[in-house]
Amino acid sequence: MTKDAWLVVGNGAIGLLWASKLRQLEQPVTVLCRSDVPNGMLTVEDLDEEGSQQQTQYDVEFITKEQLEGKYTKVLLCTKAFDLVDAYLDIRKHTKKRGLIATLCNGLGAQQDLIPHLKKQQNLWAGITSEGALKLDSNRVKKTGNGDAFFGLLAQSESNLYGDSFPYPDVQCHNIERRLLEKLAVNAVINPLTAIFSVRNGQVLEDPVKPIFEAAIDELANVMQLDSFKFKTMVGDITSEQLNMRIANVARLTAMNCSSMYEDVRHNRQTENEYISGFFHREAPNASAPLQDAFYAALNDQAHLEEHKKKLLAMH
Ligand SMILES: NC(=O)C1=CN([C@@H]2O[C@H](COP(=O)(O)OP(=O)(O)OC[C@H]3O[C@@H](n4cnc5c(N)ncnc54)[C@H](OP(=O)(O)O)[C@@H]3O)[C@@H](O)[C@H]2O)C=CC1
Ligand SMILES: CC(C)(CO)C(=O)C(=O)O
Repeated sequence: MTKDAWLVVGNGAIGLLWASKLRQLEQPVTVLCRSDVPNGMLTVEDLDEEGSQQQTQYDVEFITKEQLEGKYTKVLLCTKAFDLVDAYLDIRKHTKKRGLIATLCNGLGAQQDLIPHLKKQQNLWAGITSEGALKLDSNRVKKTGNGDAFFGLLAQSESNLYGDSFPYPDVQCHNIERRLLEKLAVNAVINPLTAIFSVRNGQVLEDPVKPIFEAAIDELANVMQLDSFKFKTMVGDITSEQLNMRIANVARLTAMNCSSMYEDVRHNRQTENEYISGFFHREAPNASAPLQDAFYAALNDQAHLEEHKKKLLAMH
């Protein structure tokens, strides 16, 4: 049986937020939950045009893996990077062979790891978002920051049901690898700094974190311009000033948000370090990213975060 509903995998902050966005388009939405499966409607807290808090409810279906049936043509995977491949494998037999699979996760690496597991005619749409969202409950999310979202084709088959059109308005782009790398740079600066210094996103623009924030941006712009950086052709034209404007803008727009990495550290959960600073730790040529190396080491050694913090402050 073919299922026309979107299957959103993961009732985390982004899964719930995107379930509501898809539902706003009058599309039926099923949300697959790994653990706590809610009974009620999906509730989204947001500010209205006057800046007052408002709550909107959406009728989406929440299910467990055991309740999955039929084959979905449109799947949106909203897990953390380290869960992406397993989440797809969990639902693979419930996906249409010519359907589309979309991802919305930070970091780089997991999306590419997914490609060999796809059915031959499935298209992979990689997505990114700079919106901020906080999960309040298994069916309740608060929008904590405005931002944009983009989806682009990372793997394409000619006989896919949706061809090269993404069935959500105004998010499609043709240079998704560049967007993923730009977003990776945003996350490689904001996320580790907020997590290591226990601050909200906006505070990376204030002392004592600001000098490290600026040095981290200069470092990334420099890495992107190195001839020996594998991805230079995609992002080598981005200047340090442009990167600074972009990252500072995200920090301002999501100023009150705790980044997803800070949330993970606070709740003793696995972080996406491997797919964020870990990416530069592996890919930046000849130790050209000492700050990313230091962030990577700090987040892999959370028992000694205070010492790592002092070392970073002493360096800048
Ligand atoms: N929150 C934010 O403001 C932003 C987040 N992002 C990125 O978006 C991605 C998602 O983030 P976020 O929503 O915050 O993360 P969360 O940890 O809140 O949500 C991830 C969800 O995926 C679920 N999950 C994992 N594996 C499976 C599976 N096999 N089947 C079903 N569900 C599964 C988890 O289930 P369980 O509850 O059991 O752990 C969890 O509910 C991340 O890459 C994040 O970095 C990007 C921009 C902003
Ligand atoms: C855009 C930002 C920084 C929003 O908090 C994010 O992507 C995250 O928290 O992972």
